[in-house]
Amino acid sequence: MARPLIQMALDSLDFDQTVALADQVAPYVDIFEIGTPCIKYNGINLVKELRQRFPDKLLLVDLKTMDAGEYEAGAFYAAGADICTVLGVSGLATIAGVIKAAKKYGAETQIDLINVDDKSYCARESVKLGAQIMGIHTGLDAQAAGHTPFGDLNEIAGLGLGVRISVAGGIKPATVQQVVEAGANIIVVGAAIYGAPSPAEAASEIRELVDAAAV
Ligand SMILES: O=C(CO)[C@H](O)[C@H](O)COP(=O)(O)O
Repeated sequence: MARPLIQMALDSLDFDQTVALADQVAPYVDIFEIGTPCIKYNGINLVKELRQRFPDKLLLVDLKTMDAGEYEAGAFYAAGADICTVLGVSGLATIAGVIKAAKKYGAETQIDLINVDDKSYCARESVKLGAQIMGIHTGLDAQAAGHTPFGDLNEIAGLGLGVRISVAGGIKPATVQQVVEAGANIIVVGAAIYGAPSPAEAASEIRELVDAAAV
């Protein structure tokens, strides 16, 4: 099995804390995600800062674009994003716009399937348009209501679409093996790392668990 990537969700609003957290966990993760509240609060300068500090990491900007796909995402790809997210619920025209912007910069597009009713249809159509990553995502509010991403992950992995699958939504050490075995290629972790007493130690533990589960 190819080594799954670990994505650190940087969900603080504070610019300096975000950079400091990225520094702490950098040895253990593959992708830095600038979370949606964080990018709304800090804007494109944070993309430029992380791009300059971490030239070897993948940088995902969690725009969750809902409209004006090409126009909105284009600026973030230009600033150094490797991946931008677009909401599946935005519709195929907006998704196509983000994919067009990504192609211009040799970058990638992730479809966030959060709150999409027919996830299989959305995933299939997005792949036809050229999306490279399907994002299975139980958001923070849905997590608080007791939901998990595992059922959706099994559904999308079962389609055999030939694209990478990212899973987010309260992933923690106890659930890493389950999501890797279910077919996730990108494991997104936020609170289980940034909420730990030592984020570096927590990230190191997740790295070990992901690598062990992928053998
Ligand atoms: O995109 C997000 C919220 O919309 C989060 O970044 C994602 O859910 C990962 O964080 P956590 O591991 O804390 O769930």
